[in-house]
Amino acid sequence: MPIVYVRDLELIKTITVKDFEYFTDHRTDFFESRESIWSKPLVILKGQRWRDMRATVSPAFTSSKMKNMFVLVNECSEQLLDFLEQSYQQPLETGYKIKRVKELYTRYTNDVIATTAFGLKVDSLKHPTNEFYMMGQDATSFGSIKFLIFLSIPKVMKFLGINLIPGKITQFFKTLVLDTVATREREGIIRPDLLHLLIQAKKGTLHEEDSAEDQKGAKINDEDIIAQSLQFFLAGFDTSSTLMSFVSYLLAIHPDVQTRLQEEIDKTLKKHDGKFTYEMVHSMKYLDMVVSESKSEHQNFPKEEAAVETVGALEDRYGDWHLIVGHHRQLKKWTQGDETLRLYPPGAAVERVCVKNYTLKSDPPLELRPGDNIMIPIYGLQHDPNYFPDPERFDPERFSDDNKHNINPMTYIPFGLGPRSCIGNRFALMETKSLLAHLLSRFSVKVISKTPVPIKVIQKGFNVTAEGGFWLGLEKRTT
Ligand code: HEM
Repeated sequence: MPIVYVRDLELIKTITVKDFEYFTDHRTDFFESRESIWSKPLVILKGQRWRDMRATVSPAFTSSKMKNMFVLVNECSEQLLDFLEQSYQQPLETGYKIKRVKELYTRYTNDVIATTAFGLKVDSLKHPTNEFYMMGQDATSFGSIKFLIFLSIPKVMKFLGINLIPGKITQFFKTLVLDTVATREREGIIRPDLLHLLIQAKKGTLHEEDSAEDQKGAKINDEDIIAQSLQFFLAGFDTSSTLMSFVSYLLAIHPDVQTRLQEEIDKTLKKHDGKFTYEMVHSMKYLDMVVSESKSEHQNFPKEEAAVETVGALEDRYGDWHLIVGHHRQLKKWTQGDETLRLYPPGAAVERVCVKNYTLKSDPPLELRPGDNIMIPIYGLQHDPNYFPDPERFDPERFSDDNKHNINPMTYIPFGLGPRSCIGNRFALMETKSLLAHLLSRFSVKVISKTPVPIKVIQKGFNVTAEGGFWLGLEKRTT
């Protein structure tokens, strides 16, 4: 199957933003299944059905909703710290606890998604074989070969009735969501989580921030709720734990950066009376530069790069299509960034499917037909020395206030770009920051003999990871 690989920045912008209406869809045929639920997740939906669903669920991911949810995420961070403190009672000879941190973080992100998307409190560190965790593992532990088979012959697999995600797992999550939704509706339970927001969307009462207007997008039913919860789980837990693992690795091999970050955490924690709050975690600038978004807006967005013009063009095309608002904000904040996601984006590439005949103004021009596939190389762009000098060097200063205006926003795209970009980016950054603030306030991550330096990045399943796993030591801080 031919795939057009685009690396020209103007063409990427044209495809993902300016002429987005010709490239609205993701390629998702490998997910095709006889199970109706798998035709409903946002990431799979196409055309107008995608627009409606995106409009419906977008209000669940605004900053104020994240702020409400922080309390649940924080509980999981505390659980993880308790577990580490206890398991540290008998340190090994080296004085470090040696950990496969990816597994540690996967258990953490699993617990976060269990509590926020399924309304279920689990502690996968204390109870390592709990059913929710084991089911999640089975759902996502397909290797590259299985994934490749589904990518290559999706229709044959559908015909044979073989699903990428086994039926018993889908059934488990279905029952879980249906039971929880029924209990909440019967007993009027309100919890600050994604599931509650989806239940609101079902009733048509999920609004944008500070808006009493009718819900945008379509009303949804129980099956849609199951599909979205499942998708938040699948899209969110491995990507986020991959990010956490790479940050930890980078901090371990750059102790100077780790010390500076710990100083910032200590100082901020003191200022907030030793409490980890949403405001505390999101007020740390250096943490932003190391791991997550920078809140300050790009001061000198070049006119010809035309954030405004682009939004104008979208407005012309879609009228009051609500996404423009979110997108406009995104364009203005486009240079938000951090060094770990640049060096090690969990998703190596992003794809689009052409939905209407289109002439790509490449040299020579290329005629595209509906169904043609396009790939945009996230990893390649973020490692291109033309855009990031000395690209293999870990340097959070690239994203400092003084330097970030030098970054072309089209070259830093770990969450994809345009109206179809990752809906969960705020969520991912919030849980990652919460985890790091807790962890580094009491522990330091250390290189041990098992830590591969340099790391070898490989693709496994949907995401990139490190060959041989992420082995690191954890040393208890004395101050
Ligand atoms: C570090 C963590 C994460 C990374 C790097 C990441 C990256 C991405 C990327 C590259 C895309 C495709 C965007 C495009 O086509 O332009 C995407 C889509 C998506 N992500 Fe994430 N993601 C992360 C975490 C999450 C989390 C925590 C959630 C949910 C709670 C989530 C939910 C989604 C959904 C639903 C889509 C599909 C959006 C649509 O098709 O409209 N992601 N993500």
